[in-house]
This record gives sequence, structure tokens and C-alpha cells, in this order.
Amino acid sequence: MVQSAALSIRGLVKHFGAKVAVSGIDLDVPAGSFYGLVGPNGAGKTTTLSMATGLLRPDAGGISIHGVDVWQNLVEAKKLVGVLSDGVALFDRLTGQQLVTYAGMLCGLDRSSAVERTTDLLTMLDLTDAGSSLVVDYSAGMTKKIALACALVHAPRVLVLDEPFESVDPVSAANIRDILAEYARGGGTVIVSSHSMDLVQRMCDHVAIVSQGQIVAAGTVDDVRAGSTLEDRFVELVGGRRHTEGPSWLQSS
Ligand SMILES: Nc1ncnc2c1ncn2[C@@H]1O[C@H](COP(=O)(O)OP(=O)(O)OP(=O)(O)O)[C@@H](O)[C@H]1O
Repeated sequence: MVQSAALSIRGLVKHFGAKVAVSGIDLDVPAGSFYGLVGPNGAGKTTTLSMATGLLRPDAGGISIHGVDVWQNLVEAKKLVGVLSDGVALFDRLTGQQLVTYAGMLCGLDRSSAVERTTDLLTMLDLTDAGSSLVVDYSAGMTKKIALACALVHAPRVLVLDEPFESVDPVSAANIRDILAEYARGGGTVIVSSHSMDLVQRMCDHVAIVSQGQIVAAGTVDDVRAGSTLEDRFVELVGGRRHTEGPSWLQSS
């Protein structure tokens, strides 16, 4: 494992029954980098990130966060990482304010620090007015933002965000990008999975392309795209483009 890596993964494997979701992934995410993880639907991105952040036990392989073995030392590792997961349920019968404060206290903050940080985060994410409403009543984009606040409240060294911009309006997305860029400038590491090649190309300094449970390319964005756009390189490496007009019944004329 590379010592200067914020996240180091070796030989990661996960099966679901006969399905091989992750098939021997090795990955080093440099500390302080803004790292994009891209890949087609079902490639294994969420499964990889879930195992890397202590949410899903691997069948084989090793994972360390800043040198802490995630599955040997789960509690220590979880202190180092903030996670925004795709589809993980929140305690949505709490208000936004209560939820973020609760997340902070679960990570060991005392109540007054957790409340203070929650106020800052709600302001930063434009959720101050919604802070007293139940999370169950939030829109999809607001839910994403409150989950991001929960991931940030304990000031983790590594942020792992699965599809953070999905359902988020353009203004909020730009605000979130600024927050993440500032976080990375301050020495934090951001790992983000996304289907937006354009966004990854603009926002990230490193990228890994995952296909069928394996890494097919990884490195700096410039190295991976090799003079082409990231989208073209992605299609070239992953394949699957179909040049078809679709079935005739779908043609209106
Ligand atoms: N709990 C599960 N039970 C069975 N199969 C699963 C489970 N979770 C994931 N899979 C399968 O593992 C594979 C990888 O899924 P995963 O969610 O990691 O992909 P992904 O790259 O995040 O996809 P997407 O971009 O569509 O979110 C898929 O074939 C999926 O059907």
C-alpha cells in the first residue's frame, strides 16, 4: 500500500451470488487529490466505494484510509472519512438541523460544536430555511445537500461522494463544487463518482474508469484522456455505443 495515499485499495473482490460485482480492483488515491470514479451502469462503482468506506464487507482484498486498515479498524477509519452514499436511508423523521447535529454527535462532537457546525453547513448549502423542516419532506436535491452536510460535519480528511450532483439544481451544484474545491485546497481528499464526464473533466485532477468490476484506466485526468475528451476516451475504453435508430414503431414519420 502507498503510504502517501489517502485511500489505498488492493485486490478488492465482491460477489453477489454468481454475479461478480468487483473483480480485483487496485487503486491509490493521492492525498489532497480530487479523484473521479466513472464507469457504465453496473460497473461496480457503488460497490467499491461502499467497501472502501466500511459499509459493505469485501470478499477479498485490503483497503486503507491514510494508513488505517478499514476492516481491521473500522471505528478509526470511519472517523477519517465522510460518506455521501447513493440510496442509503437517512433518519428522515428528524429536521435537517437535528439530523446534521445528530450525525456530528455520532462522530464524537459535543452538542454545542455540532450545533455550531450545523448552522454553518446549512448556511453554506442554502438550507437555513429548510433546517426546521422534516427531511422526509425535502426534495431529492435538498436531501442530497443535507446528506452532504452530514458527511462534512466531523471535518473528515477524506470525502467519498457517490453521485453528489444527481438531482441538484445548477446553482446548488456550483455551490457544492466550490465547497469541495475549497475542501481539497485545504488538504482534504475528495473521491466522487459521477456519470458526468464533463463535470469530472473540469472538476477532478485524477480519474479512474471502472468497467465490469475492474479498473481499465487510472491516473491524472490529462493522462487518462490522452489528448481526447474524457467522454471519448470513456467510450473508447468501455465500448457499448450502438449506432441504431431504434425500433420502427418509435419513428414518428
Ligand atoms: N445488493 C446487491 N445484490 C445483488 N447484486 C448487486 C447488489 N449490489 C450491486 N449488485 C450488482 O453488482 C453490480 C455492480 O453494481 P454497482 O451498484 O456497484 O454499480 P455502479 O457502477 O455503481 O452502477 P450505477 O452507475 O448504475 O450506479 C451490478 O451488476 C449490480 O446489479
